Amino acid sequence: MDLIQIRRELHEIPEIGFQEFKTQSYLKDIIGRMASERIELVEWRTGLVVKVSGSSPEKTIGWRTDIDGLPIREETGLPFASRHEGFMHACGHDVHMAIALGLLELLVERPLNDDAVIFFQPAEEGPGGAQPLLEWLETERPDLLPDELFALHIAPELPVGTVATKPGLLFANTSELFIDLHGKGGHAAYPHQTRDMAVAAAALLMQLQTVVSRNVDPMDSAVLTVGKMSAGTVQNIIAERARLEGTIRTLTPEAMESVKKRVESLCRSIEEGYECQVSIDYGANYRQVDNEERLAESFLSYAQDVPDIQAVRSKAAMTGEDFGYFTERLPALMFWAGAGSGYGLHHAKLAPDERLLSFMPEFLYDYFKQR
Ligand SMILES: CC(=O)N[C@@H](CCC[C@H](N)C(=O)O)C(=O)O
Repeated sequence: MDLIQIRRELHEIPEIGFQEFKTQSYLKDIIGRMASERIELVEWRTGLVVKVSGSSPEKTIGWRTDIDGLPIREETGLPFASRHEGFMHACGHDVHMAIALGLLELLVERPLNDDAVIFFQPAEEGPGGAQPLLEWLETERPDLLPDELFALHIAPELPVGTVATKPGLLFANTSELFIDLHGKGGHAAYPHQTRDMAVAAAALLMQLQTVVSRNVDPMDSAVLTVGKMSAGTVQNIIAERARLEGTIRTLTPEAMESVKKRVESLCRSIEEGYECQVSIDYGANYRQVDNEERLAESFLSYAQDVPDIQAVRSKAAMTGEDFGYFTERLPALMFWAGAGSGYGLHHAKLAPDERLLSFMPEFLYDYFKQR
């Protein structure tokens, strides 16, 4: 299989969470070409679960890839840039899928003793596919639940050949944050007869900046980012509505609860001070990614002996991943895989180094084989 071509074809058709129809059909087509009695292919919503029977199984080893793209307008200028205007694989899930397909092909050609299962999971960027997938597995197909589960995420800031992870907390708890403000709009020339939601939203945005700096223990850590702000309709009408869209990141579930309480209290004070209604929607919430100690240590010690691989003990990051639902439920491990790019995750010019595809499936296969 030409994984570079596959990655590029997937790159051209990014789709957001639970809309991955073309992606699912593309993946089914590629997997269909691996025709083997060992494969069981199951559709789950817009994702797929593929089981490969081992030769004398004692356990099931799992691999998970995410499959969704982001609502970002691509600016790479690459010949295989997104054909879906306004959407892009800007988080590397195209690379993740190509690696998973490469691994699957190896598992089919050279079966392990153990069974293997690969999850092509939708909606990692939102609203979250891992939690409903787990619920479905537990209720409908417990036989497809692995005994241990692995996943990677590309790391553009690390050189190709680097694998980086740590025992315990790797990624943060996350909560999306959508705040809607509603007041009395009106003519731009009569502000005294209105309640301006552009001004109220601006005040709230500034007050939100104090949550991390003034309310979170300095020895702990958190992030509150508002990535999008919108208000009003035209230049000479005072805005009746405004909206802030953001995300909260914390290192513990308790810190998440206390940040949310503070956000709610600031919103109430805006309601009172600006005589308006403010509503909060927390959207998707992800559990922290907590790597199982034993898996993390065994992975790092295995990787450090593999030629051309640099195994690095990484720090925790404020990124989020719904893989955290898996780490909460099963012994599981996520690691960063260097993909050296001048632009980071979620950037319109992200261009991961495709050399990663030339060795990662084999590296994973060899790792699985000795487990
Ligand atoms: C690896 C990565 O970049 N993950 C995303 C997950 C997004 C979760 C959710 N939509 C949110 O914004 O809270 C990230 O932004 O860290």
